[in-house]
Amino acid sequence: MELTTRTLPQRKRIALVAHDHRKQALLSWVEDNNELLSQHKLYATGTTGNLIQRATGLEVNSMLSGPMGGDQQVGAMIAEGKLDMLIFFWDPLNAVPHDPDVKALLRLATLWDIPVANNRSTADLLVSSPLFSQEVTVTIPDYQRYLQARLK
Ligand SMILES: O=C(CO)COP(=O)(O)O
Repeated sequence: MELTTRTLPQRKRIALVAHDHRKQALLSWVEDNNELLSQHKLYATGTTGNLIQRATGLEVNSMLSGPMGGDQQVGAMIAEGKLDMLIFFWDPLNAVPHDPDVKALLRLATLWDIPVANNRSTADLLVSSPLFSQEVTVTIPDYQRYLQARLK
């Protein structure tokens, strides 16, 4: 796979997602980091985003609810380079009906090399990094070369 780079902007487009048993943990984390997060642009799956907006007053662009396609919408935005970070508190103790969508979202976040936090300690490390509010260069698949090679 040929690679290229992409620059994540200073003001990051951050997706916030939590499964039901992890929503309180994510809400607490967002409340504790309200000031920092308000300097970035927030996206979320449907229920998570509405709960965050209601509890914190932060502006959140909410997709569909996860089981209704929200994970897929977030994944598509990552593939298109329209999101720069994913905070996804997924539930390690309970199955969800849309497990394939969850796997697909995590897969795309890995493929497109955006920073991902799946728990509070990693989320804390991400927001305390100086890079959180700076441009960051990441390494991504070179899609044009990928396509050209397949069309030969
Ligand atoms: O199911 C989710 C992530 O997989 C989250 O969806 P909601 O934010 O709508 O609960």
